[in-house]
Amino acid sequence: MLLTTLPDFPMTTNNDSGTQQWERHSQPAVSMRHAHKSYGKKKKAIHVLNNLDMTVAKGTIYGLLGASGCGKTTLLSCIVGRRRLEAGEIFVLGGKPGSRQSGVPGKRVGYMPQEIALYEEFTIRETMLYFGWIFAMSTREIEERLQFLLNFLDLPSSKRLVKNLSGGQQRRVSFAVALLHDPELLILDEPTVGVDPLLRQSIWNHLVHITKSGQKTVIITTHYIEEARQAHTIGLMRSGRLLAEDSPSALLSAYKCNSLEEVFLKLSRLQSNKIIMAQVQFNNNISFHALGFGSKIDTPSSSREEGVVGLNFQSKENLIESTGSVFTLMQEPYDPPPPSKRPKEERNVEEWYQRVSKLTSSGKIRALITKNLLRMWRNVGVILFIFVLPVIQVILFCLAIGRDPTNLNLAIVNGEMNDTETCQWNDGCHFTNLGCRYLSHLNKTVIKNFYADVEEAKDAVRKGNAWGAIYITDNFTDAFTARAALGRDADEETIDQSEIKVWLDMSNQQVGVMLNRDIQFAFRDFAMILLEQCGNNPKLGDLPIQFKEPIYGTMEPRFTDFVAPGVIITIVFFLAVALTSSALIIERTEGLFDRSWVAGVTPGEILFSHIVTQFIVMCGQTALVLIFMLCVFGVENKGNLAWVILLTLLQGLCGMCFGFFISSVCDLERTAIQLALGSFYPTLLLSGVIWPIEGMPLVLRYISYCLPLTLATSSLRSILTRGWGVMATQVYMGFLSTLAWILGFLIMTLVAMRSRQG
Ligand SMILES: Nc1ncnc2c1ncn2[C@@H]1O[C@H](COP(=O)(O)OP(=O)(O)OP(=O)(O)O)[C@@H](O)[C@H]1O
Repeated sequence: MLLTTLPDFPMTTNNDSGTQQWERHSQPAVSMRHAHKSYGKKKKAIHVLNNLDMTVAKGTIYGLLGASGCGKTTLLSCIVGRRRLEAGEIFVLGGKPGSRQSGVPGKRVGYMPQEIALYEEFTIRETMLYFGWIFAMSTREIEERLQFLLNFLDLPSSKRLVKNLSGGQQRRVSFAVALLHDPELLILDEPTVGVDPLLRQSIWNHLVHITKSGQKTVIITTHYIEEARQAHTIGLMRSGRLLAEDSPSALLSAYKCNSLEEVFLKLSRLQSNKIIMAQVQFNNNISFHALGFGSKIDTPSSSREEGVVGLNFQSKENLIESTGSVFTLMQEPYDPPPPSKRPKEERNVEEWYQRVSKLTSSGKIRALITKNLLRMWRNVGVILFIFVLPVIQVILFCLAIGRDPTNLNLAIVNGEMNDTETCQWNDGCHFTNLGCRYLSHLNKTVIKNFYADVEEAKDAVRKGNAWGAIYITDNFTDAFTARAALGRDADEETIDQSEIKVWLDMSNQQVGVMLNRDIQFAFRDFAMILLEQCGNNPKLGDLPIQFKEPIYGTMEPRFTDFVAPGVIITIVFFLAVALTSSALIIERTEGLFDRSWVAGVTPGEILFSHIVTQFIVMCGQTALVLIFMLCVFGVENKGNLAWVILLTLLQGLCGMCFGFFISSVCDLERTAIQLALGSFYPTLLLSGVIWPIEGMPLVLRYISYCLPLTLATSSLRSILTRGWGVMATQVYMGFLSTLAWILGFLIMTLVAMRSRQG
């Protein structure tokens, strides 16, 4: 099926045409000399590229062969500019990767990584639009090219989601992405792995076809050695070096083998066996170095001797010459572009202009932002999480935190009552049954359970059946009346009998303190009303302290009002962390990051696009949080709403940047989640959200001031409860600290993202 849709390309080797093309095109597409690359540091370093030399002639297919783990992917990632060499030189399309002359990473290169590296929730068309826009193609151009690629690669409807395609179809879409913009240099990392033979052949056919013109170059890695016979050049790689680099026919005849696999085995054995030294004439520099003799970073010794070359390579094509400049394969020695002779100032201005114009392009930003929004939109769960979660959090906070506990059991023993069922008393200036009269004021929060005996009541508290026991003495009314009448002449027994005895369960501080308050308030109300009804000034029954109308807040402050500012900020901050802390990791682990990077997208652009999309989402979240807090649950705002909104948004932005930072330093999503969750409680506890920081030890208090939420919480609290403006120190410090943290997180994220490039 597949083959019938393909052009009828030759399926045999192209050695002859390859030779002609080498002669036609003098500049190599890729040239690498004395390349060294390792992973890890010092003693633990794994040396992946060891003094590797490589030349890929323009207009040819270069098959890079080697066992798993020999360094092929690393080599390709250095070519596309994804990783940097530690030593050695590399020139791609006329310049070093990353330089203006090279244009790589960028649209001159098409890269198909080993992983599928596609956005699963996109359709084929959306995938093409995303990469096409990055490559500055117009939508019409992309559509046209898409039609061609759909037919050519026998792909299903462009409306199909990538995740619903078969493995082979996904691989073809990935291949189509690399071909989309018709790049000069096509780099394919194992495009045929796990692919059926028909598709494998069609891929090779296409590669042969596109290199025919001599303008396109292909570097392809594969484990299937024999399929690489169709390449013009083969590089046999082992242990970070090229054992040989030649056309398939030359390799077969030079080693007198029937298959490339045999050639590879023979060369591998030779490399492992140094006795070969005696049998080989070392004229070929690749062979010499690949065999591991001499210093690693020595310049390969120049040899212009005639005769048999290297490991019996007899073709002249593989004679690698050294002229003091970069080595080439059967070509004019390739010299890197000469340094510009123009005045330094002129160069500086131009470089500055290039840098500014290279900062970004509208196509890239459009592609990245559309991609982020589309990914979010396609994940219904995420959308729900984004908008429902903050609302649920606010509702739960307002309903569960800060309200006075009610229906608290109190065990009451009233010695003045005849039975435990009724507690009668008369209103007005009567001095009868004062115990019952007092108890009538105690009804706000408690359930009164009457007991006959004090020990029984205390037992109820001990067993957890009541929060406290209250005992009113047998002659409370008389003793209380005598105490009031006698004043300072009242004796000890009268005073003792006139007192209400209370035993509280103080194991729960909030309940204990509140009962204490209510029991005292009940007495104050009882005394003031009685005095008033007896024609006295009710104030005589109160403490001689006058609490005037508070300057800020109310006479009965709510705990909710104290916690609400911190809760608003915590919700917005940590929701943003949750949204972003794995954003970059997911792209990185799926290979999407690398692919976009090679297409020319910079870390700054990726970060910017995420900030824009997440910011849009965050505006919605902030609006919901504030509407529910202020309008639905009536949290008081005495200040300017604009400052409240601005500070909340800035805190969301700050959380987002913290999330990006986590995302940039963690390799695994699991680690990122642990870090984000792990930071939640310490931040919450230390930021003065649930308890005033004035209660902390001094050192902790200073640490607390340095956290991103502390000053912002205090600032928002001042705006909401005191109505302060932004000119107040406590308010603007919240804004300044938030801005400083945003900047700090952004810088750290960019540094971490860039350091990963090495
Ligand atoms: N990021 C990394 N950190 C540490 N080691 C790495 C990293 N990437 C690759 N390696 C190691 O470098 C070596 C070469 O890996 P590379 O992926 O380049 O090999 P390869 O030839 O492409 O293998 P395969 O054919 O299986 O894809 C391997 O030993 C690998 O474990």
